[in-house]
Amino acid sequence: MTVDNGDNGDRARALRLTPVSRETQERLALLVAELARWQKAKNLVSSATLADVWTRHVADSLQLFTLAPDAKRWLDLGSGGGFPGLVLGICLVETGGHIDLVESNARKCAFLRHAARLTGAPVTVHTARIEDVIGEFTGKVDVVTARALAPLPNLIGWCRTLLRTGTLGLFPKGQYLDAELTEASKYWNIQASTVVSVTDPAARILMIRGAEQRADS
Ligand SMILES: C[S@@+](CC[C@H](N)C(=O)[O-])C[C@H]1O[C@@H](n2cnc3c(N)ncnc32)[C@H](O)[C@@H]1O
Repeated sequence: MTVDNGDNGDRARALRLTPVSRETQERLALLVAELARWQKAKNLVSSATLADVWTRHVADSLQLFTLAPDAKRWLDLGSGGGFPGLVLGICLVETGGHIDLVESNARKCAFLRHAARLTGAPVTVHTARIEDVIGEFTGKVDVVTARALAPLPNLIGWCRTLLRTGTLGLFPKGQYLDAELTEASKYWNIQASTVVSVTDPAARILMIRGAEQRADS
């Protein structure tokens, strides 16, 4: 299984930032090639980001796996074109884990299922709205992720039962994280830490280990 994506150094840069095995690289290359093929008709990610898809999307997703490498049961919300969910699924091939992806857009779900089959990633795709299915995952996932989905107060609202019952939240966030944390803290007591993104020094990943609704909110 060898795929030459003919990229411009972006792939090498991404793999320096977030090294993975040769087999995982090859599965990721399959995903990138398929994304480029489907993008023309289905507009899965912003076309402006395709030139550096390996750093902007692949490495950005891989770094989440390095924060919880032993976790086996993952859930990604609002998976879109597969970031981070499909990339995490590809990592889980080697560790024997599984990831559920929740995405309301049927066209994107068709791509997610196709790419999961092609790469052999242990992925289940749910064509659904998060608020309708999130309750099914209580006690069943070690980590929940969501990238570019919603402001923090909404994310915590959706994930509150998971975050109260031991699931780790990993949420990549941009320059407005501090303002989002201030706003969310009006309603939630949050146990959280941050790590700087390896792909963008201005971005951080918020790691939430617990969140309880404030009595005065
Ligand atoms: C901006 S995109 C981000 C996609 C991907 N996570 C990424 O970072 O590239 C947000 C995605 O979340 C999905 N979405 C938004 N609200 C949702 C909801 N309530 N339930 C399920 N999917 C939702 C949208 O269809 C869209 O594909």
